[in-house]
Amino acid sequence: MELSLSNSSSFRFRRYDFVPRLHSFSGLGSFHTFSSNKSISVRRPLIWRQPRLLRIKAQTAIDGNSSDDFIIEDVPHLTYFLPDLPSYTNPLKRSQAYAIVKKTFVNPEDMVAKEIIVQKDSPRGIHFRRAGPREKVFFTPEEVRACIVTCGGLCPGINTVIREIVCGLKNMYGVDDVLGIQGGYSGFYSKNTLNLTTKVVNDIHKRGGTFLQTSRGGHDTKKIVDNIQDRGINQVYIIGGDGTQKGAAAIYKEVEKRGIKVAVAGIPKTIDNDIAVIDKSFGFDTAVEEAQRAINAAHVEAESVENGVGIVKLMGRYSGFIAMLATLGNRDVDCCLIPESPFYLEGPGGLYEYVEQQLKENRHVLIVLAEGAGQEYVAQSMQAFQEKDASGNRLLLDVGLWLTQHIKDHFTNVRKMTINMKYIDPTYMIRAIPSNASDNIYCTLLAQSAVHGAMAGFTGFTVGPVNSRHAYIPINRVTETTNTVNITGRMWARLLASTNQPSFVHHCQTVREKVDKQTIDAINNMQINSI
Ligand SMILES: Nc1ncnc2c1ncn2[C@@H]1O[C@H](COP(=O)(O)OP(=O)(O)O)[C@@H](O)[C@H]1O
Ligand SMILES: O=P(O)(O)OC[C@H]1O[C@](O)(COP(=O)(O)O)[C@@H](O)[C@@H]1O
Ligand SMILES: [Mg+2]
Repeated sequence: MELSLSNSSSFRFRRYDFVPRLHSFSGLGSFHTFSSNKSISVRRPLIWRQPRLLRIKAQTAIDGNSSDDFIIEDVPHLTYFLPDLPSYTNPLKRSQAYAIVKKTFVNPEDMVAKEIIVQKDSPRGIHFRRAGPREKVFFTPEEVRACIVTCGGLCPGINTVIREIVCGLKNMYGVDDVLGIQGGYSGFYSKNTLNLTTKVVNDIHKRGGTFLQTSRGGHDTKKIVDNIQDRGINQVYIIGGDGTQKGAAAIYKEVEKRGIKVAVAGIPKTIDNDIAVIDKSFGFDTAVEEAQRAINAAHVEAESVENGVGIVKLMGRYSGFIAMLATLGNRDVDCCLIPESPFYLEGPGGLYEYVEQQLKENRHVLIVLAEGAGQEYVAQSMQAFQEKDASGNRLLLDVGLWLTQHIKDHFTNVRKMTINMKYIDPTYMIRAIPSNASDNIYCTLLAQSAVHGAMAGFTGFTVGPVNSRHAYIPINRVTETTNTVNITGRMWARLLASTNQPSFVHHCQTVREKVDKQTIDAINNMQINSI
């Protein structure tokens, strides 16, 4: 195999020891693999941190195709700024658990493709480094002093991740020294740490919430990294959502600037499922399942009375995934409202008309809405939407109460109908439960992948499944956009087809234009770009 390597940046170049294989289709349905005698140029980008792109362009002439693109969005490694770090044989080689495993270590060539739906002539596209144990590690068990911190809102499964990091470090790598940072980022400098042993964390996965406590706000990068240094911590496991991962990226940058041997690993946590790139966040399935209880209760209440209107408000600031999937997983919901899909109340094709029609046909109606839906209307009527939480997240107004009131007013005063309103907000009841079995498995994989990555010397990474395979993803990659429901995609169409609700598409633009321009501008300024 011939590799011609060229370094286009002034950074120290670290040659990768993987050899990309070139694939090509030829003829009808036949598939060939090429792995030799192609000239491949590897170029280091000028700024490799944001995110670091290692582009491998394979010049080849296969069946008339002159070139092919294989892009790796790679994660940093401690040796980029500490080139003389010694490496050691991975202790998993002697592990009982892996004794009869044929391939204990991930092949360094293994990459996870970002897109799996491709066409014959598509470029090979973006890839991430596959997660898992490596042949060489850059820490001895005795030298590791790890810490774990949890930040942001709750989500089922946080305790399982904490437990499995502690058990993974101990049982796979013989690491004894793990500290729990209490109360989120500020806990680095405002609270005492906990010693986390396998015994201490043994039962915590059975409880909801976070054993370490959490908080919003209080991120002070310099103080946090000072504290990491003072305590002699060299592996930092950070569990949290988009805000937390931004904080983790800042910590990694500071660590790199100081040139200290600290592996920074992010584990994405978000009940809203709004983190980009990864397939799904942990606790999400548990949340969708638990939401069924609230939806079923609202349905029972609504169908047990004359003209019953059941409304259930679920989580989802900017992303309506829980509402969408909880609706799809339940056949009683008549209408689902999410932040990504604007709706309107009055006139033909509006929500009032649909509710009336359902009441006439079925004598009850059931609506599920995400907390971020219709915020522009609520803000307009309540005039108080600029409030933020300690992390800078906009505090949402209660769209559930707003909708309840408007539907009541409309039917009582305008339509002169008596309706029976049943409103349920199960938010904190859903967030606070322990994770179900499948989320526990997912949390275990995440934790173990994070441990393998840190031990192998990777840093500044977030771990997560991409097309069902766990990968190491540059932290910036998961914070630059937010995962939102694609309302022009087929999943949302499936929901519309399932509930048969109005799509609100035609009129919403006109109605939106009527809403105070200032209000819209302010909201748009705060809204995150949808991918
Ligand atoms: N841009 C940022 N840079 C550094 N830290 C941040 C940033 N955004 C949020 N954080 C910190 O991350 C933590 C959690 O953020 P928050 O938005 O509350 O929850 P989540 O991580 O679940 O989105 C908070 O301590 C907050 O100070
Ligand atoms: O009341 P809190 O604890 O601030 O949390 C409310 C928010 O937390 C969430 O459940 C999760 O948000 P994060 O991912 O930012 O933690 C949102 O759905 C909700 O808006
Ligand atoms: Mg968040």
